[in-house]
Amino acid sequence: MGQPPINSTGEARTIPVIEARGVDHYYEGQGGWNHALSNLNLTIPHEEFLCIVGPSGCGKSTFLKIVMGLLKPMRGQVLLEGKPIEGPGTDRGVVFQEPALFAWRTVIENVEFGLQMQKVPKAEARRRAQEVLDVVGLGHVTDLYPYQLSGGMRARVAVARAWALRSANLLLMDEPFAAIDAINRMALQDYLVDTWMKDRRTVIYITHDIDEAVYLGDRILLMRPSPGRIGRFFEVNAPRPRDRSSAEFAELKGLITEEMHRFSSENTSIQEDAA
Ligand SMILES: Nc1ncnc2c1ncn2[C@@H]1O[C@H](COP(=O)(O)OP(=O)(O)OP(=O)(O)O)[C@@H](O)[C@H]1O
Repeated sequence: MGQPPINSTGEARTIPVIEARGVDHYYEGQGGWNHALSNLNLTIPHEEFLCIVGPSGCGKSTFLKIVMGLLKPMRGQVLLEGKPIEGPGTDRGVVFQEPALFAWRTVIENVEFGLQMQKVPKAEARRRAQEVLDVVGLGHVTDLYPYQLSGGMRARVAVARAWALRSANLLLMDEPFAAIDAINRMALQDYLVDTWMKDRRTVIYITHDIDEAVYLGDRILLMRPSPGRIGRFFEVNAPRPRDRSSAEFAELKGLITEEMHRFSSENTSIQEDAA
């Protein structure tokens, strides 16, 4: 066991980054209320890379929107570093499937944007942006515009932009590489692992790809649908970078896939699983 993470003032960080307590959320639809999240209880410690997987519609994005501060749950609450989430903030970095880059800004200017918003001095912002772009392998294309990049390169710029924000101790990623072909996606996952190893932050990463979850996560939350709720947690203890061809990797992948199929096909009886 390592030492507990230490914050900038030298104190042990005992308050979790995220603590969700009894979170329920419903959406109003044509046929009545849709129970998107039911009694979600979840604690995410500092520096954890948590992947969330689960059948379509099990509430993954709803949970992430609550953590982003875009949605208020109807019941329960989510605490960020011990405080209720009141709205979006620069303490959270966000990466979506469609990287929303500014077309009129170069790669490095895109990465600098958030830093400029935070009034980081120009030279410092440039240095920081260059440093993160180097880690994601884009240090040589800093002056290109988004239209000159491949989809995979744009995804890397989006990751770099979120990572460059030092104020963001928590990174929220909703299928950031889903639109990328399998080979390039693996390369992107390696860049993400390198970035995370260099500068460990807490990450909540939503994916449909179980291989990706096992490759990236410290812990995997498999959610259950109808209503969306905690299904089962899986710990991934293998050191990084992980060997996708190992027996352990295949075994865990198989186990999660099997469980996910079971959850997808089961009836919709409400059964709360303990975390
Ligand atoms: N704005 C909305 N209005 C009405 N219903 C919604 C809204 N957003 C989500 N839902 C419904 O809530 C449930 C959970 O949706 P959510 O997007 O959180 O699931 P998900 O697990 O992220 O799904 P996917 O894997 O398909 O992205 C689904 O049944 C969805 O149809």
